[in-house]
Amino acid sequence: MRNVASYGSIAKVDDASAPFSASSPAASRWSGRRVRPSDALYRNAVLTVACVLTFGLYFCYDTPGALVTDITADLHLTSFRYNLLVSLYSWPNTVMVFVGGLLIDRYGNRKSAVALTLLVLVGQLIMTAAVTLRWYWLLLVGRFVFGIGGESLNVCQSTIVSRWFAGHELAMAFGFSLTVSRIGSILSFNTLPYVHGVVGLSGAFAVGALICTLSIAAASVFVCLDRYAEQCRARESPPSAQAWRYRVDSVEEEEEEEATGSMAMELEDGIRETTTASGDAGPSTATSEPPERPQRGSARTPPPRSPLQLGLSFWLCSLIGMLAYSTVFSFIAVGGDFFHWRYGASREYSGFLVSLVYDISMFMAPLLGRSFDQVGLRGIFLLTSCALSTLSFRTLGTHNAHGNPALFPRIPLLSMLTLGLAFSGVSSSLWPSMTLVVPAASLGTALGVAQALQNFGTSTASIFVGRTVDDFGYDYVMKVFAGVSAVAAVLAVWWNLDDWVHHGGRVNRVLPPEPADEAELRRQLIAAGLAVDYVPLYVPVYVLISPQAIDTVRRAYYRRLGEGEMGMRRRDLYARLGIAHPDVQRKAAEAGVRLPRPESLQRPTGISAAMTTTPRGSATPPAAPIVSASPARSPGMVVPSATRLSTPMASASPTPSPGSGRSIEGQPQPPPLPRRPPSSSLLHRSWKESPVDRSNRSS
Ligand SMILES: C[C@H](N)C(=O)N[C@@H](CCCCN)C(=O)O
Repeated sequence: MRNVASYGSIAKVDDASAPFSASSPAASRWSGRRVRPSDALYRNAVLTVACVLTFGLYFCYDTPGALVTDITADLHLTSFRYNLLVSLYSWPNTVMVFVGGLLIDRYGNRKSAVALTLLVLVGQLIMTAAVTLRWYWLLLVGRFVFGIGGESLNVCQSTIVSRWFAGHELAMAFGFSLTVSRIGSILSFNTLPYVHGVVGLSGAFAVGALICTLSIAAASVFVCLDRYAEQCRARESPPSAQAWRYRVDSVEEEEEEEATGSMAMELEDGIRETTTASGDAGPSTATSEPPERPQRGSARTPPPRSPLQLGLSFWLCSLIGMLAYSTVFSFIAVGGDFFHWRYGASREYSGFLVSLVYDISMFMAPLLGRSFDQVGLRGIFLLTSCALSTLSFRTLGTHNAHGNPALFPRIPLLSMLTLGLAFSGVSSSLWPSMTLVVPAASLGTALGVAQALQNFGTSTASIFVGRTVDDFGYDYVMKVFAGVSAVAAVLAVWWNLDDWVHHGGRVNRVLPPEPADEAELRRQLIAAGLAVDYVPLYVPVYVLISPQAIDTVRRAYYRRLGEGEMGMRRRDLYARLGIAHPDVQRKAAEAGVRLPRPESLQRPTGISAAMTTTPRGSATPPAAPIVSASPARSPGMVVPSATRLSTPMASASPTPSPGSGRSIEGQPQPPPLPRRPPSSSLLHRSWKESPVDRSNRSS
């Protein structure tokens, strides 16, 4: 079962003890109340720093593109050398980002965020030094280091976002992170040429390094926020209490349930929880990220999976991402040239058209993310986006007999608008979906694999474009891109079908309210006495031996004997009176055992002695011994399970008052009736006069 006890749930439990409700922020602010991780402000702060993590990365990632003419001129680079520099970001990451993902799963988000933002800065500083010294090889080294840090930082950002904003905010949070990344790219394209004009190439690279320090600052703030949230959770949830798990929709539900062997219980009001043996966080999360998914690292939580165990859904999703991203990214790299060649567009207009993809994505990502959170349909939208991408490339690559574009003639703007929408749809739906199809413990690994594939696809596509354009022209390339997008669309159909058939359509579902809401609901239940604060180990045992469960077993047993409710009530009556049932008397007679007198049967030892002296011990039907275990209610009475859970153990096994009867199994016995001679007892008299019992007696 997937467990996303996100910070929201921590804080909502916190609400229980907080003097001010979350709805009175002003009051709480001035009363010295602790800030809680579920506060909107807190979560917004986390989202902001998570988004800024990659801001410097994207600014620097697009620096070569923004300064292409200046770099090649100032450093005297050939086209090959320039392209080698650019692609050195992607090539190593066909492997390295996968390793990065593993390390993120191993060391957690906090350490990874700091280490990776530092690595990005180091790479950018090396490049700054390289352009200052005009050492091309050092530039390659810098880009290599920068790329290794950058792609893994992307993975780290995704895992942070998915862990903090699991549930119905997931896609929107992803959307915001994409928006900030796009702003980084757009800012790079729009400011660096001017910066270069003022401070030169070294200065332009140094500005990039400066912006990278922003990301390091963001990582440091994230560490503080994340650690504080962890402390809150630890304070509110002692290890045993962490055994509670909330089902938030997922993916990993079945798989993890199998793995943990956890016991699912369902409260009457529909809250679903599970309890597992509590345990300390394991090495993968104990020191770094318990707040996100505290039970991940519990003793029973499976370790991160190997990529081969991530499942078909993950691989389909990754392949779709690889195909969709590789066409768009490699098109962006040559788009300016293409528009100039095909449409005779000016350099500025070509640049504008190409940047539309990023511009649209910047605005659309959070909007699309919000709609995915509200209506689901991520899988359907990914499919639609791939189809739209196919249409865009097809229209860009189709021309009439005169060599002019046949569709959208002279209006590449329309094609670019649809491509921008398609790219927004792919990036906004792909990453949130990815987090839904893999177990959280393996998210870093999975995203690493997905990014590695994407880098492989983009690098390969770039080489393909470089080799094909000269021989076959751009139209051919556009047609190939349309074909690749169509393959992605077909895979998306398969992916949707697979998800629908095997996983109940999880990628298209609306995610349930975030765990915080469930936590709040649970808090209210606890306050109302309808649930317990945590599940001690005795609860499952108690559920099994609860009065209701015993009643159920008893009724089933009697039914097997062919007795109905009346027979059962009669046996209750015998038990209350402490008199052996006629069946018992008959069997005792058959076995030659003398039953004690009725008065002595009211003492526990009496019945026990009677039964244990029966030679056929086990063969003797436990009619009389199995007495009513639920004195306060009729056998058919149903007690809500939530109430059962909240009933202390002691109340189920009251200490018998002196003289009260007990079954041989030690089950609680109702308070004894007044110890009058049976003949003078009204109850006894009515029993004696009962036709049913009279016939029984006579038998
Ligand atoms: C450029 C990088 N390889 C990439 O894939 N970027 C994606 C977003 C990755 C997830 C961000 N946390 C993009 O859409 O730019």
